[in-house]
Amino acid sequence: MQSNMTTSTKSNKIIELDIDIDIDTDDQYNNSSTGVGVFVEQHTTTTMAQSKMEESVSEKMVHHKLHPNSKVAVGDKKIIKMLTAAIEAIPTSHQSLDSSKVWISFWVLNGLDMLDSLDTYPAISKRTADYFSILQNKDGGFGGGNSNTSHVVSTFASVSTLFAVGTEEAYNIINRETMYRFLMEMKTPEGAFRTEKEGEVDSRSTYCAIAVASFLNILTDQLVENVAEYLARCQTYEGGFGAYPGNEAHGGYTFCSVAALSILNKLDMIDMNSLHRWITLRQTEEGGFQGRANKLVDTCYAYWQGAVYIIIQAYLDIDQTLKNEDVGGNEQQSNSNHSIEKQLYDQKKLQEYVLICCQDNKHGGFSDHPGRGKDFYHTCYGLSGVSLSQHNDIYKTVNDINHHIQQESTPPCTKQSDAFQVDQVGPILEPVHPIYNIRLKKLIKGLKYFRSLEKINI
Ligand SMILES: CC(C)=CCC/C(C)=C/CC/C(C)=C/COP(=O)(O)OP(=O)(O)O
Ligand SMILES: [Zn+2]
Repeated sequence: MQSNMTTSTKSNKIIELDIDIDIDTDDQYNNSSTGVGVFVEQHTTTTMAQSKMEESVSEKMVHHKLHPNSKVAVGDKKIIKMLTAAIEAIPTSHQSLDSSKVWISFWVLNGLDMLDSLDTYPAISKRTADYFSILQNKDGGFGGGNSNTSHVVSTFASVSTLFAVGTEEAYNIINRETMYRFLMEMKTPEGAFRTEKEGEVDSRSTYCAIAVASFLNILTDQLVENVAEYLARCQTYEGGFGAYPGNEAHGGYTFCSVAALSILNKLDMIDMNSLHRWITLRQTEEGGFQGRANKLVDTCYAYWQGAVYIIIQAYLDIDQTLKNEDVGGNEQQSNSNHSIEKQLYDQKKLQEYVLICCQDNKHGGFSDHPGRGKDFYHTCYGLSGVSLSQHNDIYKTVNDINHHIQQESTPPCTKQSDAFQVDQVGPILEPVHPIYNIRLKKLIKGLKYFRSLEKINI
């Protein structure tokens, strides 16, 4: 059948097609009732949002090029001021998050730690220990806020915060025996964990349970039984992982499965090639990462997706030392120090998206998209993602962590200074561990402390 479609509406682009094919003319396959031909490129809510995003990103980039001296480095004191202010008073914009106080604590304190500005804050260890000791319930888990019942995800945020503070005073408020019983009680026969009694079951609560047990050295055979099998079943045909088996692949949940499988040393159970392919497609033209196919780029995925790249790099042990190869195949030290072909993603572009497009230059902090209000969640994960992108050797810590715990040494991380020449000023952030999102120095100290304690009675 000869078909020549030139349908046009106000918001539709015209695409002319001259095609010679046999098509099924059954009415149910015929779009004529909408007045829109199947070959007409339609503007949908999704494509319009994407176009708007592209416009705002290019405006930010153009503005940055025209004003190269405008500050965009995270070294600016404003971000530290914005985070420290939250220790004393949570802004009204975050007041609805009453049952996520443990999360706000983590985002703020971990953010400050990445900026090397936590330990000097007056009485931070005692204040954190006092507050979190109120939140640990008799059943062993932590609630998200005052008088809240125990929740596995809040428990992960609490233990992470105590690790970020990194003192024995903070560690010692945790009751490991009741914690172990709480986690075992949340475990399901299929190898996952529920968020709370009668709560939902997914890879997020499963990662949180495994990470907490790994932090506290209570990762027993019983606790991990069938867990890797459950997490591996969350991998979809796309290559990423969903919240539970059969669910759509998404960056947050891909992080959860991949990070937990890495802790369990079971990454060989998944299809690594298809994961690698899926994650590679998640860096968008804007430089940041999207959470899933056809969705908008968002600052928080700088960590959720960024960490997955680093874990893959560690698994494949891809050496990212910045070297160039000359035509004869000999390795030479690079002058430019930015060798994209040695990176699994473009680490410079990722930093540009976060630092240039999503930073509040007036008051500090990051938003999810350009021009939107900043918040503590995106500030923390923006910093974590930028930190992962600034340290070339960070992937090695995934493989070498036990060695560093024995030595109590912080692994040396080569700085990728070129990738940070977004503003040519400002410090490189403290390196964080991709699996736990805790500054390396603090993670090693905490893991060593909990490994030095006696085994719990189970
Ligand atoms: C350890 C821990 C707590 C992990 C949680 C990881 C996780 C599930 C993160 C995703 C959070 C997020 C941005 C959801 C938005 O989904 P959306 O559908 O609104 O966003 P989209 O449009 O970007 O897909
Ligand atoms: Zn986000």
